[in-house]
Amino acid sequence: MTDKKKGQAMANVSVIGAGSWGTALALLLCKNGHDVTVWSYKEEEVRTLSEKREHVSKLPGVKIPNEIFFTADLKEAVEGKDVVVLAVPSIHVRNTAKKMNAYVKGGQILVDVAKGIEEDTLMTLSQQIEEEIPQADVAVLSGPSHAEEVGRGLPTTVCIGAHTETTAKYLQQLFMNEVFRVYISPDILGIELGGSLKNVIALAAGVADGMGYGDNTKAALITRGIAEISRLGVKMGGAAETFGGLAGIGDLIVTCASVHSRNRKAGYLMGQGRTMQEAMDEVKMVVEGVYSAKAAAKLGKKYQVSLPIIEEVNKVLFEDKSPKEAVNELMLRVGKAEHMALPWEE
Ligand SMILES: NC(=O)c1ccc[n+]([C@@H]2O[C@H](COP(=O)([O-])OP(=O)(O)OC[C@H]3O[C@@H](n4cnc5c(N)ncnc54)[C@H](O)[C@@H]3O)[C@@H](O)[C@H]2O)c1
Ligand SMILES: O=P(O)(O)OC[C@H](O)CO
Repeated sequence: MTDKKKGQAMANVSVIGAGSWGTALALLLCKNGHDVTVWSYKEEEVRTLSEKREHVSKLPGVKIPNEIFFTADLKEAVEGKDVVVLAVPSIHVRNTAKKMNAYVKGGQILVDVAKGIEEDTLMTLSQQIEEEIPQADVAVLSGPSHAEEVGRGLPTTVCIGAHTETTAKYLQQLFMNEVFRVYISPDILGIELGGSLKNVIALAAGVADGMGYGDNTKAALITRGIAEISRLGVKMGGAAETFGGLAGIGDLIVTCASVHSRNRKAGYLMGQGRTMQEAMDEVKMVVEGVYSAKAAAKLGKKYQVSLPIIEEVNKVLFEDKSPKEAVNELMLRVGKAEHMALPWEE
């Protein structure tokens, strides 16, 4: 922390990853008066962003202020920063963290904003970062927040999870402003599970849209989707309240409904007949649900939790099952009670 402006603590912050989310958060942090560096693994991305001062393909029309500094040097981006935000796609988080380790001092705050679960280990992203950089103080930021809207300064709310209240409150004031409201929570695991699992359900919502199904279908997928996410999340140790909050139902709603959602769009294209690979190529940005789907199904088996929508998404993605057949399968399962805990009054 170096200076004070409008009563807010100023910080040296880096964002690791120059995709749409990393760029939108860099803009937000710069607007809050912080000193912001953005790292990309690609020299070419650094050069283009530094010169054009606009992310033409991902956040068109949003000007990047000259104060934001771009670099491909990880040491320069990490060493001595008050806070480092990790915004690379989930499959690159472990490797990027491994490379960062040498430059992270004990207690340095790292905030993961990516959403995913590692397929082989079934670890969340903060767990992977903690394994690679045990000396760091790792937090997470998640919730209904599309980069396209945050980049334009549209009102948005998110939740930050941290190990201590001190870190949570510090990060809350770092990110928060009049269009970006931040809630805090100790439930890091619940926040990460909500953020990762909703992407798998959003693929199903997109498929339904692509097949021409209606609002009833969407509402069913959102409602039964959060039932699956909460059942698994609570069994794994997440708090039920988290799944009813911004990082749970909030993020599920926006991802299933928004025109900006990469997961919904990929699902839509599959519902229109494209293969998974064709859909991912057409979206051009990371479709995290595809990477988390197998892990989600494996977690269901490990924790003996029934996840029918997630299982059908896996069959459509990886076993060539037709979306129509998957919907039939879901609709024609044996009839069930909605609340298993409620007894009948005979
Ligand atoms: N875009 C959003 O609205 C949004 C919002 C919330 C969370 N997220 C999450 O943030 C993460 C990033 O999403 P995004 O939309 O910015 O993705 P994106 O596809 O826009 O970003 C890709 C960026 O990641 C970096 N990258 C690519 N390959 C890499 C590698 N091998 N090593 C290191 N860095 C590499 C590059 O800077 C690239 O520009 C995802 O987990 C996503 O779920 C995205
Ligand atoms: O565009 P999506 O589907 O990757 O979703 C982005 C964010 O997770 C929305 O909060």
